[in-house]
Amino acid sequence: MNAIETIDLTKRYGQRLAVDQLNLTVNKGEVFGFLGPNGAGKTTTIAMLLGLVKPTHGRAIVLGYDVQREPMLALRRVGAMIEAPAFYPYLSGADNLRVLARAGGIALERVPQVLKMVELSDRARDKVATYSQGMKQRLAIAAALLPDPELIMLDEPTNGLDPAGTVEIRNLIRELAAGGRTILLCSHLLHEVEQLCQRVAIMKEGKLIATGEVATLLRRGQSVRVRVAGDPGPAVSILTTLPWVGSVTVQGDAILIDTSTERTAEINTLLIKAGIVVAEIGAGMNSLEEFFLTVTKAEP
Ligand SMILES: Nc1ncnc2c1ncn2[C@@H]1O[C@H](COP(=O)(O)OP(=O)(O)OP(=O)(O)O)[C@@H](O)[C@H]1O
Repeated sequence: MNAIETIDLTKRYGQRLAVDQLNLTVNKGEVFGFLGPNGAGKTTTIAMLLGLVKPTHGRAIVLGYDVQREPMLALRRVGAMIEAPAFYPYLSGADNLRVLARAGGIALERVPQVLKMVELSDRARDKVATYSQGMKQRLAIAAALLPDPELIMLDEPTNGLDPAGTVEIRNLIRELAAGGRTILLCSHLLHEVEQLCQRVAIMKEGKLIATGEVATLLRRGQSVRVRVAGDPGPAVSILTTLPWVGSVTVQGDAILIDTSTERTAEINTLLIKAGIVVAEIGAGMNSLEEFFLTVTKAEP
């Protein structure tokens, strides 16, 4: 069973397709990066996964249950931090969590447990108004942990934090993942995603434009990237026939060739001989940031 599966998940707001036939799978126990430029449809997707927004079409399956049909079963082991944390400033961290636990029908003994997990036990009795931004974020993660979630959705969890606070949250995410939980991480910090996630999905204008293992998407040192003028089809046809080439993938306006970078000159010569105009050729992506920019800047 997957932690998350969406089947043609679609949300339309008037004329605007916020999410367009999204098919996404998140495996149990993985830290999955969910990326995309502003307005790509990530928040709308998460809202549909949490049953907060009704899909126009398609289905969202969470922990084996259809969110629309069986929301209580689908969401009972799901924790989420999707907005800037909002707590009662004049209540302590522990009291804020007690309020949330009562509202969610969760045993109050979870409160000290989750405070310990986010290392806030020492400050649990202090008013939230006295907390640093990093402590508030940790408290928000503690709130997400209250239902002892198998699946945690975190939207920009390190937003607004200083470097030390960022490292703390990152370590916390690692610990949660090591405990076997599934984490869906939305972040604009691509190096953060690269450090934490095994697989990623990239959305743009409501559509999924790339998905896969970070290591495979990047194929460090083992891929050649080519941009050709015009239709990439003829170049792809030539490249796929070469015995020393593995897969050939079109990513945005670039062609990513699974082969040693030592073949770069040879590929260049072959394409030019076939009358193809090579606009750019070089080693494959070196960072998720570079990959993200390449696939998201290309015209759909
Ligand atoms: N309630 C709404 N009514 C109308 N349009 C909406 C609504 N919510 C979102 N949209 C539109 O849907 C599209 C996707 O928005 P969404 O917030 O899901 O993107 P996002 O990927 O989360 O962006 P960001 O990174 O900025 O948070 C945007 O064009 C947005 O304007």
